[in-house]
Amino acid sequence: MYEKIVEYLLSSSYQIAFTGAGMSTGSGISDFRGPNGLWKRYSPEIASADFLRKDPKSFWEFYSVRMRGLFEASANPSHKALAEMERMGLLKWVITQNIDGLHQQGGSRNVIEIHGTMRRSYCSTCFEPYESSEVLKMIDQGQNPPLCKCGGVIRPDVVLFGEPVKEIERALKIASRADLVMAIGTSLTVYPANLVPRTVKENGGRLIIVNMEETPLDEVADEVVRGQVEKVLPEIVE
Ligand SMILES: CC(C)NC(=O)[C@H](Cc1c[nH]c2ccccc12)NC(=O)[C@H](CCCC/N=C(/NCCC(=O)O)S[C@H]1O[C@H](COP(=O)(O)OP(=O)(O)OC[C@H]2O[C@@H](n3cnc4c(N)ncnc43)[C@H](O)[C@@H]2O)[C@@H](O)[C@H]1O)NC(=O)OCc1ccccc1
Ligand SMILES: [Zn+2]
Repeated sequence: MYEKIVEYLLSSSYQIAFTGAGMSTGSGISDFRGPNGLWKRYSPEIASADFLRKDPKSFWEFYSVRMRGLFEASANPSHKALAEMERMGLLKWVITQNIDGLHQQGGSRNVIEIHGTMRRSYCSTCFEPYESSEVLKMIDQGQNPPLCKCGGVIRPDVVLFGEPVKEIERALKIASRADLVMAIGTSLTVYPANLVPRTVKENGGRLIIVNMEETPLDEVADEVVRGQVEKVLPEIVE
């Protein structure tokens, strides 16, 4: 079925994966812009630094629901397939936009969380670190917004809209070394993260897209697969 992709993987020397929320819908976590995406129900503005400053209570009402869902979720066959590719030496890095930590739970070791992680939080005033599971307990006890001992508002360790993407230099350095990138379960609409697959392609590398819906890079891709990642990726590994 996916001979071409297997051939590309085997004939490449520095393969990376660039992943998005479509990886985790199979684990019961909503994506953003898909048919049942979060942005169909909420305005993306809620995931911005401005909104956290203006209305931390509503911000946490949105994030605490997602955080609980994330703690109940587990890695699906698509996460495990990428971990298997890494073990086979056919995948050097996973650069993910996801904040759910499911790649690591699926067994991947070389993971860059370009938009941060929901599993850690910190004080927006003194940067004191907090485990998100502790923060959820504070909210359960009625403390919303959750406050640090210094009185500062605690926030999840994720990159919000309007905030700089700390890991972008490191991710683009790796992309400039790669000769193959698989863009998986992402609409490729968020900047500057979406420079990662572009950089590999502009350096003469190959681009493989596995996504249910169209993306802005389909026309420059070497291979496009319209299918469910939790079905397609295990078949590629077989
Ligand atoms: C929306 C976009 C237009 N906006 C941006 O890109 C903005 C910049 C910008 C503003 N206005 C603009 C106008 C034009 C262009 C750009 C901009 N970017 C920023 O603000 C960035 C920060 C962006 C990071 C925001 N944080 C996230 N997440 C963490 C939080 C959280 O998650 O709550 S982004 C968020 O979107 C990312 C991308 O979404 P996808 O993962 O691709 O998910 P999506 O739903 O879109 O697609 C999923 C696809 O999977 C498919 N699918 C679903 N299930 C399956 C399945 N089972 N199988 C196969 N496919 C499947 C679906 O069909 C769908 O196509 C997510 O990963 C997630 O991380 N920061 C910055 O620019 O800072 C500057 C700066 C510099 C210096 C100093 C100060 C400031
Ligand atoms: Zn503090």
